[in-house]
Amino acid sequence: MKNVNIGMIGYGFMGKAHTNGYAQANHFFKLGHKPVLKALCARNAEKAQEFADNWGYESIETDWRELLKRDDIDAVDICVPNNLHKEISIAAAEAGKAVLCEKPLAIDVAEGEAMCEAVEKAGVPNMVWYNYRRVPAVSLAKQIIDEGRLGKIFHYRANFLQDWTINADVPQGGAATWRLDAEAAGSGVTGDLLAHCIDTAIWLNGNIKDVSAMTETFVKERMHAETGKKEPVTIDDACMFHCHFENGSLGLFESTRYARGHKALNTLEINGEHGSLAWDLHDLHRLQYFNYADDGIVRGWRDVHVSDGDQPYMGNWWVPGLNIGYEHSFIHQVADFLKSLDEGKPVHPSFRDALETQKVCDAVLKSAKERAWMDV
Ligand SMILES: NC(=O)C1=CN([C@@H]2O[C@H](COP(=O)(O)OP(=O)(O)OC[C@H]3O[C@@H](n4cnc5c(N)ncnc54)[C@H](OP(=O)(O)O)[C@@H]3O)[C@@H](O)[C@H]2O)C=CC1
Ligand SMILES: O=C1CO[C@H](CO)[C@@H](O)[C@@H]1O
Repeated sequence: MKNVNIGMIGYGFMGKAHTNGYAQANHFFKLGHKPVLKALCARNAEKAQEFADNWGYESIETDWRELLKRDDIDAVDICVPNNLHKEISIAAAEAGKAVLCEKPLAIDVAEGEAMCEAVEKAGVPNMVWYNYRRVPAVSLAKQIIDEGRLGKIFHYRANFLQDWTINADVPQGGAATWRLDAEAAGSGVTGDLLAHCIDTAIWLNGNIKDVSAMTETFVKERMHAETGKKEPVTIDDACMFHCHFENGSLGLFESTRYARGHKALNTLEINGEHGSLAWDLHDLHRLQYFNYADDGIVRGWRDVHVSDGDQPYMGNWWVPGLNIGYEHSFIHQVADFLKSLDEGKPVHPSFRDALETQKVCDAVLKSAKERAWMDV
């Protein structure tokens, strides 16, 4: 068994989800590499130490540059706001570390290209945490599509709907609400939510050729958490786009933080000549499948409960019929990263894969701004 010493940057939502992945992966998957929780880095030493103590990190750092100087760190995991992804990733690659970066890859394509060049020049393992690929029902959708069971694809549609910013008193900027600040986040729902849908869409249905988009910012001014002053809001609160895929199918995507009642309604549907598939994060262990080849008298949507050992990842978990959840997508991604080290192969999505999603996000935002179709 070979150790992989992890230097985690950030103790927030994703710091926790990934650390849980490192803690669990080797308990459930047979692997030749094992993560070691070597160091946790964040600016607030007290909170960093508390997190390190709770999860078992051996040490803390309060400056990521110091973390990168350490010889005892093999892989750097970047779980910080989006505007820090580029600088840390490039410095980590130059320091010879494996780089595991949260989504979206970067603020824009120019940053993403520089990041791809850095990891490729350094020849270091690299991965972006588009975790929804590793929900077993979504992986099963990939398998069904790749086996050709849907035939020629005509339509792909996806949503990611939330409702947490409807209140105009929600501030922008600062530790809790950096997602509303364009400087820290790059964009609003496009980079934060639609990026997931786009990554999954490209994985399942191939590259997107061109897009036509509209965005809206419903609350025009919000107090900035750091300055205490009302400032214009420059992120997109909602985004809708349609597109052509390279395989000739049509795509329709919608995301918003203003869909009252929806917390994380991440859905996808794909319609082909021979069948269709549909999935919904709120019911993540189910895959809906319609197969036109079924005998006419019983033909209809099948509700496949993805929990059987024959289905992706599920042989590593409990017995058929027992569900796993959101956190397992991160455990699976850690397991796949470790397996890639065992086999000496790249893991996906790589930085280069995530750059394709970044290109779509940039084209979507440009299309909305210019009110015109945009090539990706
Ligand atoms: N794959 C997925 O489904 C998800 C992905 N994400 C992505 O993960 C990333 C992080 O999001 P999330 O975990 O929600 O963010 P949080 O706001 O929960 O946590 C951010 C962390 O970053 C640390 N941090 C901020 N600035 C620095 C700095 N300069 N140096 C070191 N640490 C810093 C903060 O600690 P401190 O203030 O002490 O420095 C904090 O621990 C984002 O890119 C986001 O898009 C988020 C949620 C889900
Ligand atoms: O998947 C996700 C769920 O929502 C979060 C925001 O609330 C996103 O940042 C994240 O990527």
